[in-house]
Amino acid sequence: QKMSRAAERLRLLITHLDRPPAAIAGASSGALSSHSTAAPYTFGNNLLTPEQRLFYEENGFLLIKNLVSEEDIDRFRREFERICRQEIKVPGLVVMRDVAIAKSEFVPDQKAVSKLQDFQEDPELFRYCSLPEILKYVECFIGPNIMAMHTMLINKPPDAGKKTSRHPMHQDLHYFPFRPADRIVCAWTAMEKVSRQNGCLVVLPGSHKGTLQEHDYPEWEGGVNKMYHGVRGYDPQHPRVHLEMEKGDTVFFHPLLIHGSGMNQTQGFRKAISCHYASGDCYYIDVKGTTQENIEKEVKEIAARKYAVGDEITLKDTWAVRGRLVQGARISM
Ligand SMILES: CCCC(=O)SCCNC(=O)CCNC(=O)[C@H](O)C(C)(C)COP(=O)(O)OP(=O)(O)OC[C@H]1O[C@@H](n2cnc3c(N)ncnc32)[C@H](O)[C@@H]1OP(=O)(O)O
Ligand SMILES: Nc1ncnc2c1ncn2[C@@H]1O[C@H](COP(=O)(O)OP(=O)(O)OP(=O)(O)O)[C@@H](O)[C@H]1O
Ligand SMILES: O=C(O)CCC(=O)C(=O)O
Ligand SMILES: [Fe+2]
Ligand SMILES: [Mg+2]
Repeated sequence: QKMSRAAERLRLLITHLDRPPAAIAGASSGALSSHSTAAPYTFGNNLLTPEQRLFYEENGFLLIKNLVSEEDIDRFRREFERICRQEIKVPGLVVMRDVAIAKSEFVPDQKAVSKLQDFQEDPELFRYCSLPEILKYVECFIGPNIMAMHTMLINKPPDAGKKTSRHPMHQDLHYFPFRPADRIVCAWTAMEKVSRQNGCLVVLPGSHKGTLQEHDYPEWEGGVNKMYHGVRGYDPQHPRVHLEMEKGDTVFFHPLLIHGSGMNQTQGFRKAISCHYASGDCYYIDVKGTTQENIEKEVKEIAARKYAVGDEITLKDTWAVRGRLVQGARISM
């Protein structure tokens, strides 16, 4: 007899996801069996060295040098340039401008683009999400069933003088209505040298061990980009690490890791490409009554304006339509 979808999901929750790590560690087979109480954030499959595994467990991120080839990155860059020149139209793609120039005249050039979001329908850019060298690491963090949920190409502009090129400190889980957090990971690849000068990523090591915090727009004089929420009450005294990276270097990080990026003090557009992956056996949650209600409201307002849809569209729907299976099985996502 065929189980209903809801029943099937419940079965998965019971057998895999909601069991305490100890129970999972004791399981005899299955994707989660190599997961242990001692190392709840990673799977042991002989790719990560014990040192790398411990580093991710302790810090919530892992930097792999020289992972993506120069040739692939140059291809992503050329595709990005074609999009900027409006030579191709990609369904669902969001082209974002920095708030400092949001109301100025449009020019078909990278100057007018601070970020692309949702490039899952662009086969060339989406190749990034399926690169075997990326997926083999992703599997170490979330297991063999892999969904590409959120895609971005960030083109951080030279700061226009108001510090709007900064990205406030945040936890990516704030944006995601799916769980568990430990079965989500971001891959972020530098498309050129990124340094403190051009606004590299800044992370708070170990912050992935905390809980999801309240997020709001930071009170910044020069303005903040749409939906760039920051953790409320960010403590600038907390020890931070600047991730300076070379072209092709890739950092994998946990969705609770507090991170942001500094202002771009150079004249170049600092480029990075990223994908957030979630396990195919993650499940959606209702964010009503949680700290994520404020972001849900903004997403719904934008969707209503852009696609003329009403309240029948849930936050879950907006993610379910963007997610793409890249390895294994799409079980409950
Ligand atoms: C792990 C996940 C991490 C994250 O996702 S971080 C957050 C990422 N940000 C987002 O997802 C925002 C995505 N952006 C968008 O949806 C669009 O770019 C956005 C902001 C709706 C604007 O798009 P469009 O409607 O196509 O643009 P438009 O030129 O017609 O402008 C419409 C109104 O929006 C304003 N706007 C445009 N870009 C902005 C910006 N960067 N920050 C703040 N406001 C911005 C623009 O001024 C205009 O305002 P008004 O209606 O004329 O008052
Ligand atoms: N009030 C705030 N709330 C959230 N995030 C913040 C806040 N103030 C700064 N940040 C973030 O902290 C990180 C560090 O930024 P900041 O510009 O202070 O230093 P930096 O560029 O890393 O280093 P420096 O300018 O000292 O070379 C960035 O991600 C920035 O967006
Ligand atoms: O500046 C960056 O590239 C980081 C952006 C980021 O953290 C995000 O969009 O969630
Ligand atoms: Fe982020
Ligand atoms: Mg700075």
